[in-house]
Amino acid sequence: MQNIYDVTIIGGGPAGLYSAFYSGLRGLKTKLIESQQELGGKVLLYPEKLIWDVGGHPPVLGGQFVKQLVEQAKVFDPTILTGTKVDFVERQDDLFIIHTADGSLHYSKTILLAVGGGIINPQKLTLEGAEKYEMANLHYTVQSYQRFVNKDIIISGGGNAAIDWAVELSPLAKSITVIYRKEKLSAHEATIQEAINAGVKIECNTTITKLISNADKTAIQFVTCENAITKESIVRPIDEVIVSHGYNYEASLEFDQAIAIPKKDDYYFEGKATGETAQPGIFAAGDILSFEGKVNLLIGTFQDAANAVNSIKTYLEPDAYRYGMVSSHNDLFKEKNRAIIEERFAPVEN
Ligand SMILES: Cc1cc2nc3c(=O)[nH]c(=O)nc-3n(C[C@H](O)[C@H](O)[C@H](O)COP(=O)(O)OP(=O)(O)OC[C@H]3O[C@@H](n4cnc5c(N)ncnc54)[C@H](O)[C@@H]3O)c2cc1C
Repeated sequence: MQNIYDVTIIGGGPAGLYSAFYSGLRGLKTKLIESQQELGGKVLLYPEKLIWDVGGHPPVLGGQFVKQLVEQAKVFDPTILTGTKVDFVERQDDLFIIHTADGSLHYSKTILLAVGGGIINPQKLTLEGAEKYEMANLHYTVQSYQRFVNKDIIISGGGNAAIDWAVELSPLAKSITVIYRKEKLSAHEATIQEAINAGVKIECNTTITKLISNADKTAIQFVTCENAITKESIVRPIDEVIVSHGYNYEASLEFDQAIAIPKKDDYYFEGKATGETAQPGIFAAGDILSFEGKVNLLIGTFQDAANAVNSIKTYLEPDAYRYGMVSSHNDLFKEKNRAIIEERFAPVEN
């Protein structure tokens, strides 16, 4: 007999992780499948960034936030598979069959798509030989602030991520120069002002045209930057180069012909704020779900997840209550509350 789940969540970013928690809360037999080895989705790209905009949560580092999300996702013991990419989904009567890249089949009554923008990879510098510096001082994400202390840094890029990094690193770095190929930065104006106030130098219409290595050819020592308007070329000594040119998304998940879900912008699925898509039994949450007024932020992923799981619950059990009971009277919480309270008020041994 196949092991059939009530819901299979595809994607283990914030939307998928919170969906796993919430569907446990709603008593659904849950499986989560994530293609990367690590859970956390895009937040893994900014482990040292302070996240300020999660309601009621003090500023928290991305890495710490992921740990908390994963811990919460596991509260009701869902089955979690990592390093497992979903390639294809087909429908057979009332059942979905999920094909993963390792050749396994998974069976589920419903699907919750939480695949974000797909499998995400940073857009790389196209300069010849650039890849050999990736193990040294060419970075596509900022994994550890420590590395940038007292360094001369060039950041290539003009979007929110580039300027956020400039602001975050400015108290630690010796100098930061942001170069951007267009006339005007595309980041949020308040963050640009913050960067300027912090002493970040900004040069628009400028691109990196050459990376020049140190004597033993292990790291970049100079970069050549060219201004497209003045045609001036400057060779700068640098310690670290951060490239923030956006991301490529691999939209690798496919459906059989019987499953049609309208898309927006070629990739994002059109659906409702309730998490429903045009395909009965397939729901969506987080960045992948598009509806009027949608903003792609962490807080939105949680609301989407709760809505989608509640829709799944009532899809499977039409008489079920519309939303989950989160008060401490819920039997699922009673025992866990007791354990937490006992630990908090345990007598301190001298
Ligand atoms: C640099 C940066 C900084 C940001 N800062 C903030 C901030 O300060 N505040 C804020 O609110 N938001 C911020 N965001 C946005 C926030 O990170 C996203 O809105 C959020 O991560 C979306 O979560 P998600 O779960 O929908 O998608 P994702 O985080 O993209 O997760 C999707 C997951 O699905 C997996 N997946 C995709 N396809 C498959 C497949 N076929 N099979 C199995 N798994 C698959 C992916 O590997 C990924 O782990 C930032 C984003 C970036 C890039």
